[in-house]
Amino acid sequence: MGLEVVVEGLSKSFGRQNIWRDVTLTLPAGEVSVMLGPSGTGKTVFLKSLIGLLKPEQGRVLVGGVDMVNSPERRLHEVRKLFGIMFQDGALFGSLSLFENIAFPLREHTDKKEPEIRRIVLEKMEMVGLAGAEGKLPGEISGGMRKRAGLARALVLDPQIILCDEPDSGLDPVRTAYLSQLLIDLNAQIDATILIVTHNIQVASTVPDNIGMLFRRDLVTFGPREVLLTSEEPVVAQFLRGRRHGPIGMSEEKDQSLLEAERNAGYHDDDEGLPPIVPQLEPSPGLPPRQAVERRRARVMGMLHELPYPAQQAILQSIRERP
Ligand SMILES: Nc1ncnc2c1ncn2[C@@H]1O[C@H](COP(=O)(O)OP(=O)(O)OP(=O)(O)O)[C@@H](O)[C@H]1O
Repeated sequence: MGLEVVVEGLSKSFGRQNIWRDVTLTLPAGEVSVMLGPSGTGKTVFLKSLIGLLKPEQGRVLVGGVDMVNSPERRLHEVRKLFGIMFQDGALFGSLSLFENIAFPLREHTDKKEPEIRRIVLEKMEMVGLAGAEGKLPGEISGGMRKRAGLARALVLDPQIILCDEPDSGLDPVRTAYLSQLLIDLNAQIDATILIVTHNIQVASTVPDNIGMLFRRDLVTFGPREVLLTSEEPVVAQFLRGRRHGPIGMSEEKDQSLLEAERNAGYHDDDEGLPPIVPQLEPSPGLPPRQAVERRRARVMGMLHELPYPAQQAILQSIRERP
């Protein structure tokens, strides 16, 4: 099973610009989590901080007992091998074939021989639906294929933690749905810890076990999907239900006068009631059930009594419908 990632009191600034402060959360081992947030709230900065590519000025990120913020580079280099990272644009080398791009980490980080490299690369390409495209150059394939190639490359070192930066950006809804299914299937197969950064509500509501949200320099919330999808916290409810009315405006934050005007005009969150919990994607037929589901549900049941009554009802209903 994948490793947990423990984030404690993390704060990051660039010069005088504070990006976020005092972020504390644990990505549970072997579960899929999503970090949401409007544009520019520092989601990518957060991902990079987890692997020690950016240095927050306060706090710790613990992976297998190693602090990714304060350890020497030599140590970080070792721990980074446990991560697979899917960058926003695939980050492929334009002059190398897909095969060579995907083989790259194996040639860099291992001394595996050519037949072994070939076996691994073809296996991962098959896994992401790219069998037969080994000889193509990145410029000859679609954006969706480049993303999947980026994912295959993230998988070749058998990572315990997979980080995906906006896997859906630039994809149409159908390709986004395929990629979402791919991530769930992957989790069912290898039980890795996965963190996806996105602002896609569809991905956030159907893929992860846990959802976090960055807004106004704070982690507003982080918790199991059932709890977030029934949350009445205004920012969370606005984002996850795609509402126009609420604290998030076109330029990220609405000013207080606009919020006040909306309130006076009678837009209240509770007007719309609590929607049923959107079902989570299940692994494709033939794959094992995801072990993460049971672990997460046990956590949710443990906190059920702390939640508002309508949320409790919606959660129990969703569990009854999908035992
Ligand atoms: N290396 C850097 N130096 C200075 N500022 C940076 C650096 N990297 C990011 N920033 C700033 O940090 C802020 C957050 O950027 P980030 O890319 O993490 O946002 P995001 O939430 O991922 O946005 P989006 O959803 O639009 O991709 C931005 O204002 C950005 O300009």
